[in-house]
Amino acid sequence: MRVMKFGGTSVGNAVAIDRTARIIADAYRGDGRLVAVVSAMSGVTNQLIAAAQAAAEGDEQAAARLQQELVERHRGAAAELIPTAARLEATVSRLTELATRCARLVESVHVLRDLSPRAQDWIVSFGERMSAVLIAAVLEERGIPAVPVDSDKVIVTDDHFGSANPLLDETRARAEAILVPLLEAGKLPVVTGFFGATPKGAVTTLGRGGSDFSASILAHALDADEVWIWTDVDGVMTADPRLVPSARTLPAISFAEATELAYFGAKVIHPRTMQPAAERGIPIWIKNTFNPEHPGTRIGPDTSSNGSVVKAITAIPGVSVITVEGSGFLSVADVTARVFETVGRTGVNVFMVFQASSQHSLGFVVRRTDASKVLRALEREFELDLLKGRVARLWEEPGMAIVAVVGAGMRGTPGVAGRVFGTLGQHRINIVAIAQGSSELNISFVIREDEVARAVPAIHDAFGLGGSAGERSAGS
Ligand SMILES: Nc1ncnc2c1ncn2[C@@H]1O[C@H](COP(=O)(O)OP(=O)(O)O)[C@@H](O)[C@H]1O
Ligand SMILES: N[C@@H](CC(=O)OP(=O)(O)O)C(=O)O
Repeated sequence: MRVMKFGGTSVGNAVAIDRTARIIADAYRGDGRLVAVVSAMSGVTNQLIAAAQAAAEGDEQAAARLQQELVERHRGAAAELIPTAARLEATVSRLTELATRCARLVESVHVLRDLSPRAQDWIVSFGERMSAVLIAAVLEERGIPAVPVDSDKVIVTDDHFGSANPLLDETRARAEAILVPLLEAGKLPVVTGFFGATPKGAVTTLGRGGSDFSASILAHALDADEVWIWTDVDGVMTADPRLVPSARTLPAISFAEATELAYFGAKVIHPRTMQPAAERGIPIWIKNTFNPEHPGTRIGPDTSSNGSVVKAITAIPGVSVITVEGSGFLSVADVTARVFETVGRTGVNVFMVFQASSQHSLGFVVRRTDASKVLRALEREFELDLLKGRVARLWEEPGMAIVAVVGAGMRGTPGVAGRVFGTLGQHRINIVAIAQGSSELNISFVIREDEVARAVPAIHDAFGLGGSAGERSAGS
């Protein structure tokens, strides 16, 4: 049994959906036991968030505009792919009903002038609900008994809206009750990616890019043999091919390497995807919808050598460095504990921590969009210390990026760090900070965001990771 997930680019327009439907149909005809997981058409999730935010800020037209745009985009693809008039009519009517329900929620956000994380999760789930209805109808048109399934009925999570954690035992029970009977009846479930619901039924999302995670949660629940993530590149590559055109596809990497790469910016897979799959030893394949003959990347318990300890270079742009500068009166241990307790209470994710050699300042990296929340919380926590001069300064440097050099067994291999930092020096790229105690799997550091486009290709070259034209990704 396989779970196959198709990302936003694989369902982004009629041409992409046509390819996706062919891949699903072939896999279904070959094996029969298959669950498809689909993301929203590319750009739709952003559109839903933007409309909800505009409504909260008082835009009266946001809901109506959104309704119209959602219907037009999905109806356009349906009209190209569903020639049978009755099926097209029924599909458009279901799509319109979903868009109308979504617009009503956006209207209520406008009335309340408030967009809670809970409301936002419910609203954004409609992108996936609409694409699942559309893709199931296209498959039915091609003779496949596909059934759209809303994942809030199957994936059970806690109530951490915006980045919920799955409750795997509860999800397994739901999958057995809902998906297994469909599979046994020879049907093909087309499950919405990205969201689940609390045990009480409140819709929760699994974080941006979370449909990969949905696929792996369902694979865990169904004891699947494999997860296939279909996207728009040939696999996990030595760098983002948009930044480094000579990047090569890695044939095999370990769960741990994939997690590290994803955590440090390789958007091709969501960092939490590996955990449920690894728990059950289920391999994950990354495949290209637009070049399905390419073998792709296998993510499994083991790694494979590419002749270098360095596997890939990744980057996370759009981060800020926050620095807390002491005057020496406060002990480092005290400041460190209070800083991280305070940041922990905000719920913001800290990517990296470092300390100046003077030991009087402590720095860490967060997303730029989270920085002001963190700064406000720290200013409250250290108000008295700032007044008394025990803490000298607290500040944010925006416009930064984290770059990570990833590969198993980097620690203990002499010369890797030297080559990374030497390369940056040769290119006159200033290093703002280096992570404290880099892990076995990566060396990470902070540079200015506008230097990423020079730094990543330079390090990629320095480790000889680029391929010849023939070896490069055909799909990128
Ligand atoms: N190391 C990497 N290997 C492959 N792709 C990467 C890497 N880093 C970043 N990417 C980007 O990830 C993109 C695929 O992710 P995404 O756009 O979220 O796809 P999908 O819509 O299928 O979920 C690729 O187009 C590529 O630009
Ligand atoms: N649609 C959601 C979930 C997702 O995983 O999308 P994609 O597969 O296109 O990255 C998002 O944009 O976050």
